[in-house]
Amino acid sequence: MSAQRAAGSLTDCREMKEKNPWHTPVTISITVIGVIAIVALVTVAVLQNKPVPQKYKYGIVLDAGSSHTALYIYKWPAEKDNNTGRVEQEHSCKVKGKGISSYAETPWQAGESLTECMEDAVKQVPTKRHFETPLYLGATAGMRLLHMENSVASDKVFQAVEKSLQKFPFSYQGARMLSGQEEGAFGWVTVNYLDDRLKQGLETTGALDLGGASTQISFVPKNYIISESPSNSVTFRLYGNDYNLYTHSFLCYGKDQVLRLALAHQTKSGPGEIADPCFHPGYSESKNYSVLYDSPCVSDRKPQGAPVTFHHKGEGNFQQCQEVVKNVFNFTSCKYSRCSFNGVFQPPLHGQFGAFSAYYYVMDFLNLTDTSVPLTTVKDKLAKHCATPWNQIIQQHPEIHVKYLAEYCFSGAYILTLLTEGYNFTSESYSSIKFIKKIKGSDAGWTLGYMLNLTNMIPAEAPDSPPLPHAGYVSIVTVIALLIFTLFIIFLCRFRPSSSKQPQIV
Ligand SMILES: O=P(O)(O)OP(=O)(O)OP(=O)(O)OC[C@H]1O[C@@H](n2cnc3c(O)ncnc32)[C@H](O)[C@@H]1O
Repeated sequence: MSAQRAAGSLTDCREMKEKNPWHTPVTISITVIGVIAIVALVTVAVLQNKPVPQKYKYGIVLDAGSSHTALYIYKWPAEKDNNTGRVEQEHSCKVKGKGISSYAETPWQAGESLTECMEDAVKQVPTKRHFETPLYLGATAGMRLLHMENSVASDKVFQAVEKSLQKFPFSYQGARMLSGQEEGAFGWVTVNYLDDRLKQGLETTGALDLGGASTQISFVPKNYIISESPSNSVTFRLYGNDYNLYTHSFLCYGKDQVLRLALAHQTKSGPGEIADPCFHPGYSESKNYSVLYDSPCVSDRKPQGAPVTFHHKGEGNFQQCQEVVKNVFNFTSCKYSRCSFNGVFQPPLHGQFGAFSAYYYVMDFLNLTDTSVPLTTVKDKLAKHCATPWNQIIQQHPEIHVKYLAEYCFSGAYILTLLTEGYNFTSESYSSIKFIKKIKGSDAGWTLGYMLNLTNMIPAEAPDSPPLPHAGYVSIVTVIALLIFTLFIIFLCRFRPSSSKQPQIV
């Protein structure tokens, strides 16, 4: 019985094997080959598209400002030479001492001052990339003022700087003065590039830059009539989109020069002492007249027979300070449909704005970067700060540079007056301003936009991008391969002559 049962089960098994095509040697071979083919196909697809270890290219820009010079190193993926790679700030270095324009008497020192940061750059950029790393120096309002005052001296400063920069192993591309329009426009490019607004064709953000000697406003207005003041317009075609940008740079309206203008205005009443509402009560310093008037922004205002020094005394009164600050603006003449100040055309404000450089330094110190706070509250807080006695301010902030500390009341009052009375931000539109220092790790300022422009890193037309990202591509290849294989097996099972249908030998 058991022998019979065993023989029966053997027959069943053989029949099952004969009926099931998976058990035939041909099918097994096809399956194995099919699986190997799929694995090979997917492996090739993965390897072919695998992101290779990233290599970077570098670019260096020196921002030679009126108050100081800063060096920025940018990097971007080397293989993305079709301009699709993201440029990021890799490193920055603050040059010790003042801006290069302050070395008019000793130009060689201007070149020398850059050495430390340049040596730092040599270490930061990989050696094999040195020779191909472009190096630019752009000078802003400090050098514009020096050039106005003494063009021979400004040429000498540029020569000294050039000589110093050429000693380093980078690809030196020149040192030049940026126009106010370039400074404004490149600041706008930087902000919108870092925010990814240009590539995605999103509505752009305006740029507000407050330096030591000049200030810039740049934005894309709605229904902009360029012909009203063509000198304020810059047109760009970036990533396939056209932009008509309004930009204006006010020379002498950076915060250091405006402080001179405000002091010069106050010395009118009596040259021996200035009782200044923009400085804290208890602040008292003896200052040099010639230093105050040593700038083309104020030199024509120097009173006749002024003493060598004057006594600068703080009063700490924000309301009176606002009145003093208003005096540096001229709101009366305007030959256009609308103006900001000093007879300069400005179309109606439009969109969001990023405010950087001194806007940020000052508002950050004052704890006033939150623009959702009503303007009246902002003013109240500032008034409280201005009224705080000077010795208390020094005690509360021992880590902060005394010069900055003494000027925050004045600078805050100037910023609010510039924004509201100068540019016409209202209590409502004030909240469209964001005080920023960095965007995604890169400093807001003109340098990145300048380098992107000079290296043609932003194409006029949108670059062709692969229709699928890497992961999507691999997934689709895998799914299609599996589908083909499954269909092939189904086809085999259905149409291959079945072993059970073969004539049986009895
Ligand atoms: O664009 P220009 O006008 O040439 O000026 P700049 O390039 O020197 O201008 P910055 O943006 O470097 O600085 C703007 C001003 O902010 C001042 N500043 C820098 N750091 C500051 C801080 O921490 N607190 C207050 N003020 C600061 C600096 O002295 C300038 O007066």
